[in-house]
Amino acid sequence: MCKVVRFAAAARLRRLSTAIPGPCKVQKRGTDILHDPWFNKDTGFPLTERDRLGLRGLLPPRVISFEHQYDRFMNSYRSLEKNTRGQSDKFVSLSKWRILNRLHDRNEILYYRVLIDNIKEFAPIIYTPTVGLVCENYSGLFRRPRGMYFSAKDKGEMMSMIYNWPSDQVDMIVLTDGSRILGLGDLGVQGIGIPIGKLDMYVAAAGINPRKILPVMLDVGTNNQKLLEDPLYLGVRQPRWEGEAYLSIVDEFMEAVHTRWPKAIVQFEDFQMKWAFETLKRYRERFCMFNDDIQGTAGVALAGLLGTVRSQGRPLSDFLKQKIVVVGAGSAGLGVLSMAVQAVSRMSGGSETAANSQFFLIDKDGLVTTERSNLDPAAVPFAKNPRDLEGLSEGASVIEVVKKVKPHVLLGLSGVGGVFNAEVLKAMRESVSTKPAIFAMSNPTMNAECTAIEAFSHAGENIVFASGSPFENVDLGNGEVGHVNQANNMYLFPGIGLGTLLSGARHITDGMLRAAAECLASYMTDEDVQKGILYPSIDCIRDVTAEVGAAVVHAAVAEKQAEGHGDVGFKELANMSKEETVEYVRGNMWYPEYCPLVHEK
Ligand SMILES: NC(=O)c1ccc[n+]([C@@H]2O[C@H](COP(=O)([O-])OP(=O)(O)OC[C@H]3O[C@@H](n4cnc5c(N)ncnc54)[C@H](O)[C@@H]3O)[C@@H](O)[C@H]2O)c1
Ligand SMILES: O=C(O)C[C@H](O)C(=O)O
Ligand SMILES: [Mg+2]
Repeated sequence: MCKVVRFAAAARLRRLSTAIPGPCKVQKRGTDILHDPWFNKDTGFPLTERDRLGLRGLLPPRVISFEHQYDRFMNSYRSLEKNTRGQSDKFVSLSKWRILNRLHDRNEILYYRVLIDNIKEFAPIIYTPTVGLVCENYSGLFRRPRGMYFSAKDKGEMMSMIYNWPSDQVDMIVLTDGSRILGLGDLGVQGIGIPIGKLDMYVAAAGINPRKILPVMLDVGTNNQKLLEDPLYLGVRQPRWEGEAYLSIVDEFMEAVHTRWPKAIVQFEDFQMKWAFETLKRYRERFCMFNDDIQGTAGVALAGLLGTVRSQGRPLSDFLKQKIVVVGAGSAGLGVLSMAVQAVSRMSGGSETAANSQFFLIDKDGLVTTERSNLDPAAVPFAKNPRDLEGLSEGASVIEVVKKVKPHVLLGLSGVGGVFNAEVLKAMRESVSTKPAIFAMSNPTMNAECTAIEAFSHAGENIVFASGSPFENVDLGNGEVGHVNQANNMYLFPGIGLGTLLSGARHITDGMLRAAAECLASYMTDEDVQKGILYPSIDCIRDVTAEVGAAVVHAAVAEKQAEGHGDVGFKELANMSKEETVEYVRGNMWYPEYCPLVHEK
C-alpha cells in the first residue's frame, strides 16, 4: 500500500478545489498548434480558444471534454487488447507500445495523464521490458524523432547544436551511448528508446515537466555487426570510437549541455562497464550527474537486501551476518557490492573490508578471487583471497558457490537468462536463512536469471523473490501467493533526480544516494516485509518518489550542497521539517491538465 492515497486520486481531489490552471503562452496559430503535441488538445479546444488561435473550421465542430477524450483512448486500448488476443507476446506488446507512442506524438497532456493514472499497466509497455523490444526494432519502428542525437560526425559542433533544442529550460537529461542496452548488448543508435522510457518515468513518477526533459543518444558507432549490415539501421555506420576519441565526444557534449543549462542533471544510462565507471569518475565532481546502473541500482538492491533481513524477523544489524552471492561483476553488480560494503562498514564501525566479508562475487569466469589473471581494477576490492575460502577456488561455478556458502541471498545482475537453473535454485533450499532471497535483477524478461515460477517451485515457497522485469505473483496452489517484487532502479532514479533538482545541489554525493536508498528501505511496513513484500507497488511510485526526493533534499541540505531552487533558498529548505519537505517535493510535481492557450507574437 502507498503511504498516502493514490497520487492521481489525491491530485484529482486537489484540482476540484482549485482554480483553472494558469494560461500557457503559445507562439503558433492554426494547424501549427494542431501539429505540436505539446499544445494540441485535439477535439478538446473550447470554441473561444478556436477563435483566438485560428482553429475554427480546422476541427470537427463538437468540443469533447478531457474526460471523454481519456475514455475514448482507453476504449481504443481495450479494443486493441481484445483484437490482438491470441497473437504472440511480441506482437501484442509492440502494438500496445505503438498506440501509446502515437498518442504521445499527438497530444502529450493526454498521454501523460493516461500514463500516470494507469502506471502499473503502462510502465511495462513504455519502460522495461517492452522498451527492450522497441530498441531492438527501433529502425523499423521509427516514425518521428524524440530527443537529440549527437554523433561522432558532430564533433566540434555540439556547442551550437545544443541550441537547436526548442525548450529554454531543461532540468533532466538521460544520456546513453547504446553500448549496453539492458541485457541486450550493443544496440547503437537504437538505444535511444532507453532515455525516452526513463524520462517518461521521470514525468510519471517524479512529475518532471515534460518540456524540461531531454533524451539524448550519443552515437559513436556500434560494434554490432548485424546492425552495421542492416540497410535500415539509422545510426553512424562505423565501429565504436574508443579511448581519447570517445572521451572527447562525451566531454564536448557535457560542456555544451552545461553551457546552455548549467543546472541540468545528466543521468548516464546503459553505458558498457568501462565507460560507465570512467565517466562517473570523470564528471561527478564537475557536473551534476549520476550513473543509474551503478548508483541507482545499488540503492534499490541495498533497500531490498535490508528488506530481506527484516523479512527474516531479524534486526537490521544482522545485515553484517548475511551471506550474499552476487552473480555478475559488471557496472550494476559492482555498484551494488560497493554500496552494500559501505553499509556494512558503517554498521560495523569501519571494521569490515570488502574482500574478507560476507560477499561473494561471480562473473562469467566463475568466483572472482585475487588469483584471477587480468582482474578488472573495479572488481579488485571484492575479490576473495583463496586462503579465506574453504573448499572453493578461483573460478568456482554458481552451483559450487551456492552449495558451499548456503547464502541468505542469491542476487543476479549477469544479463544472462536462466543462470539460476533448477539445480542452483534447488541448492538454495539449503540456505542458512529462514527466508532465502532470490533476486533475478537482469532485464528484460528473457534475460532474468530465473522466472518467478521457477524460483518458487525449485527453491521453495518460503523464499523472497525479486526481479528487475515484472512477473505475475505466483499461485502456490495452497491458497497462498508467492509475492513478486520488482527490484528495478525506477524506484530510485526519479527521486534522486527530483530531489537533486529541488535542492539545487551542483553534485550528487554518496550521502544523497545513501539517503535515497535508506528512504526506500524504510518505506514498507514490517507486516508487508514479513509477507515478502520488499518494495511498494508501482501504483505508489509518485508517493515513493516524493519521499525519496525529500530524503535527497534533506541530505543535500545536511551536506551543505543545497543551493535552493526557484524562490526557495537554502535557508527555507533547511527550516523545513521532514513532512514539509515531502509536501514541498510533492507540490512541485507537474500534473498533466489542459491550460488555456494564449497567443503571443
Ligand atoms: N534491475 C535493475 O534495476 C537493473 C539495473 C541495472 C542493470 N540491470 C541489469 O543487469 C544486467 C547487467 O548489467 P551490467 O551493466 O552490470 O552489465 P555488464 O555487461 O557490465 O556486466 C555483466 C556481468 O555479468 C557477468 N556474466 C556474464 N555471463 C555470466 C554468467 N554466465 N555467469 C555469471 N556471470 C556472468 C559478466 O562477466 C559481467 O561481469 C543487465 O541485464 C541489466 O539490464 C538491472
Ligand atoms: O532499465 C531498467 O529497467 C533497469 C536498468 O537500468 C537496466 O539497465 O536494466
Ligand atoms: Mg539501465
